[in-house]
Amino acid sequence: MNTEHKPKAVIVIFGATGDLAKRKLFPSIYRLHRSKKIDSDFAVVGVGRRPWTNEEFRSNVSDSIQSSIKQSSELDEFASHFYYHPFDVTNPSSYLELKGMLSELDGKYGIPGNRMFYMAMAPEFFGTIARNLKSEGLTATEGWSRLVIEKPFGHDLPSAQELNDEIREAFSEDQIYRIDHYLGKQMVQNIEVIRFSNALFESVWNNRYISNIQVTSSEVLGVEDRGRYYENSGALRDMVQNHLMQMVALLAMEPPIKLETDEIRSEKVKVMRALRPLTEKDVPDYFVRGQYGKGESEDVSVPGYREESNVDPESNTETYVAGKLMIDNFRWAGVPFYIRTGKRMTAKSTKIVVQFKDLPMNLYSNDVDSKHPNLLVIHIQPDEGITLHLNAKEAGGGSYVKPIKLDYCSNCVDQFNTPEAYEKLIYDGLRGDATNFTHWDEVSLSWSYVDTISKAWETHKAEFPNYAAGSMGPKAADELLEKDGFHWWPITDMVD
Ligand SMILES: NC(=O)C1=CN([C@@H]2O[C@H](COP(=O)(O)OP(=O)(O)OC[C@H]3O[C@@H](n4cnc5c(N)ncnc54)[C@H](OP(=O)(O)O)[C@@H]3O)[C@@H](O)[C@H]2O)C=CC1
Ligand SMILES: O=C1O[C@H](COP(=O)(O)O)[C@@H](O)[C@H](O)[C@H]1O
Repeated sequence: MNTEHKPKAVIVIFGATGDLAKRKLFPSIYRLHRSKKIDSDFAVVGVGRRPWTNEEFRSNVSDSIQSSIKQSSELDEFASHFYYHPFDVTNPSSYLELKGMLSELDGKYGIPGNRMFYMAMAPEFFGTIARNLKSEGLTATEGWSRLVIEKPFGHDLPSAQELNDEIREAFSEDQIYRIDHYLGKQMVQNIEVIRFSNALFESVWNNRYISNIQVTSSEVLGVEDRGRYYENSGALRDMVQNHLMQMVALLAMEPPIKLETDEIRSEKVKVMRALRPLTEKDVPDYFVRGQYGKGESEDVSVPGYREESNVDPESNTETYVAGKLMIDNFRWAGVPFYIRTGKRMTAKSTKIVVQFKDLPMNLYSNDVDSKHPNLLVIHIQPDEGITLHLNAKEAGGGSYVKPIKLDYCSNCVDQFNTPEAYEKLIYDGLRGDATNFTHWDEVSLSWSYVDTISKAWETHKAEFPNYAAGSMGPKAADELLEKDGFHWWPITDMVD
């Protein structure tokens, strides 16, 4: 992989007056600037329809990062690299003006025509923008041009395919960086390192030693002000098709022959191809959906999903999904990968629990505490680290066994230097490292898997609401594991 050390580019943000730009993109660019990971000569051009001036745009940028800067001169210097260009992206004639502006900025900062076009807008605009960038010559420079695309990448396989065809008319696959922000998370990136740099784990990472793997991504927040988007998405499209399936792929893939983008992607694709296909009839045996009703969240009474704004009072949209994925290959035959995600659950937590099989014979079977299986827990967020659950002899006489934990907390050691997911991904995009972005093959396979589930759910109305806000989801999700002889490991206070 030939990546730049200290990239130098103009970043064009389409949707620069929006929420994502302010909450995630500006602070990430600031952190890259402060840590000198990008060249000090850089420029950011913001596009939106609002008739802002450069000064108004810069003041919005400053607001987004103010809390992390002590000196106003530093803030002013950083914000001075930001320029605003108001136009409606559906208007082709405005792209020529943008082109002129980018050339000027290349000259002013000595940038060799490198451009990152970041689509922080609704997906219906992605194809139009890509086409206009190409037809108006904004990508024809001496340097590189890359297109960063936010989720959702389509609504199902046909719409994702259509979108992909549109952007592929203007950009080649290796110029397209599809964001899945979970791939930018420190501990998601650590999955590969934990697996492939520890003989202890890789030698037992298969169906002979692992009984099941559980991936949980729970949220305390409800749908907030995103009802309009979420009604057409639901937890399956919003979280499972992308973040959860990506984590499963990283957990299940074979070691790549090299740590190179194409090699890693190709191993992830093989996992997705090995997923046991479901028919609509199979769906109830493998997947459970839920929708929150009113309840108590962190000691406050909160409304049910159907009472949220921009949500149909009869909504059939799921805010919770639990599922069992089977990977029918030599390594994983017979090992269920359980996943669950939901809004308005008990805690904000993303965790992976790898449960190892019991020993063939238990010498300590008279001991009530001795039945604890070995677990490897990968804490993705909010805590970052790993815990290994083992059994050891209790101090004192006798041979009593007690469960013990070996803990490594990554963000306790380096709390302030852990890069935020978007910071990491923007940096990778600027360096030309596409490893932590999703290839079209992964996107299409995950849509094809998920589409069967959504079709089954669209044709049968669910009995919603079926879990109270502030709980861990519907009872049926527990039964999904119980029928296989397992249970969900709690996401807080696992074993003391
Ligand atoms: N917000 C978040 O946390 C996350 C967002 N995303 C994705 O990021 C994208 C953006 O989300 P978000 O920032 O929340 O959305 P917002 O609604 O906050 O922002 C939309 C942006 O698009 C601009 N815009 C809309 N129509 C036009 C147009 N015709 N021409 C030019 N500009 C236009 C708006 O500018 P103006 O109003 O000035 O016209 C605004 O800057 C979406 O794809 C979303 O799914 C993904 C993950 C998380
Ligand atoms: O992509 C999304 O992710 C967030 C959860 O992200 P996290 O980093 O806070 O775990 C989720 O709230 C949102 O609905 C979804 O679109």
